[in-house]
Amino acid sequence: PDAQGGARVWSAIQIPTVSFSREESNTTALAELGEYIHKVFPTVFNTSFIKHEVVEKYSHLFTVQGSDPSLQPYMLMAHLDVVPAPEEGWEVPPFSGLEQDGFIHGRGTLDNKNSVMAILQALDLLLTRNYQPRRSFFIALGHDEEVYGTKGAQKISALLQARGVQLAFLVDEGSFIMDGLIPSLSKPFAMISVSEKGALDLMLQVNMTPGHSSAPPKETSIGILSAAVSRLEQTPMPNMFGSGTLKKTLEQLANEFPFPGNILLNNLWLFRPLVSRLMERNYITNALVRTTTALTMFHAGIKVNVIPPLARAIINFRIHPAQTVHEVLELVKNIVADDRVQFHVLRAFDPLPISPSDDQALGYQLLRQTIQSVFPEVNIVTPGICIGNTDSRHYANLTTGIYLFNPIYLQPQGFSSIHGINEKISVQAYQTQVKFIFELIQNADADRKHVPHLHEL
Ligand SMILES: CCCCCCCC/C=C\CCCCCCCC(=O)N[C@@H](CCSC)C(=O)O
Ligand SMILES: [Zn+2]
Ligand SMILES: [Zn+2]
Repeated sequence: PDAQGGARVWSAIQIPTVSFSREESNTTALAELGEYIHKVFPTVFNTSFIKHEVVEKYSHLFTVQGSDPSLQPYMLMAHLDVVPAPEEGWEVPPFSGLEQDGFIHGRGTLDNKNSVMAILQALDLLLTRNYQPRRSFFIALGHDEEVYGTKGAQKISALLQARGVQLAFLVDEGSFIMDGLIPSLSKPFAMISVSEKGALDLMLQVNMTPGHSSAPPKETSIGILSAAVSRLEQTPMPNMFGSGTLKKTLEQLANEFPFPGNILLNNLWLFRPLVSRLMERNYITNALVRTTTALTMFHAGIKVNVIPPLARAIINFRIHPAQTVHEVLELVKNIVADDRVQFHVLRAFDPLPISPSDDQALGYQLLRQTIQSVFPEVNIVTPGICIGNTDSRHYANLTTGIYLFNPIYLQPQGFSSIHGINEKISVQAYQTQVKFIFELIQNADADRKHVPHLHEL
């Protein structure tokens, strides 16, 4: 990649495209970022076989027309918005985009302006080498992924559906080259997520008669609600480990674990109950084996000497692929078991279906091939499940091949920086991401029967 690559990312990080809520986002910054990509990637915008459209004011859809209309198109995705970043705890201000010690710092460097910039830069590099793709593809840049994607991705998806588009596959954020995230597994491995968990945002509400705090009733709305949410926190959803993608992932990783992990994972028919308990011990692996319960918001009380009429809490569940929204809701009601607690579903969707990862799965195989070429040191490429949610679910009507993969090494510190503090990406990692997309686009054009000849960076 050219020397300007890093500088372009720093500037994009300086534009605070924050999504605060579904109702509130920094639209000035979103517009500015739109103008910025136009300015720094003029070739992408001025090429005759690329159509650019703005959707719902701030999202962007690029249609790159390939020379061979018989090939089914695919889609590369990223999002322009970021979560808020209060300055406390950051080594450098989160919207400074500073480069220090080979790292670009700031909100969005991993989630997900890296992908926005890397996709456009890779395409820009191909265009400057007079490359016209054979296979058409779309680039969809949503502007509200962090607040459900209903204005961006959902609208782009509807637009494409109305045009009769069906995609061979799509690639979005959501998974990485996992490096030290699993206890006792020191070797990095690439995980391509082939599904993502579902979600349920549930509001619990208790209404009681208000009154004077000098003569309190035996139970208040706050006490009743606290007991209910505490029961939910103390009663985890059932451990669903046993089949499906996770079992496949672990079997593929088995020989990478030192003794006794290798023995346990190679003999899951015998050690399944033990492995399933061990998975619960770590908060990341725990999220892989069950629907998680996170108490994220709590509101009650209006004055120190008033018994509050109303108490509300919001709980964010991430639903395991073996369960549905309906099943989780039933479990929750049984755990709370208190008629005074009312339930309001704010938002809910089931887990995504599992995308194919067999030898015939074009998207999966192209990613695998490109990983092996760009990261020859990575021995294992495995399908997995994404524990977070992405814009990709809005495109499930257009393709059965949804693949989540960021070609970046993710260490525990990087994992906690996503939506946390000190998010950063090394300049080298960003350049490798550009190289990965540069090769992926060319691999998608190659005759699948022959070894491709690639333009090299
Ligand atoms: C044996 C297998 C090991 C696998 C380890 C998995 C470790 C998980 C690593 C990374 C997951 C990061 C998830 C990033 C994608 C999240 C995107 C996101 O933030 N989405 C938002 C969407 C908001 S919609 C209200 C979210 O909250 O999920
Ligand atoms: Zn993201
Ligand atoms: Zn995010």
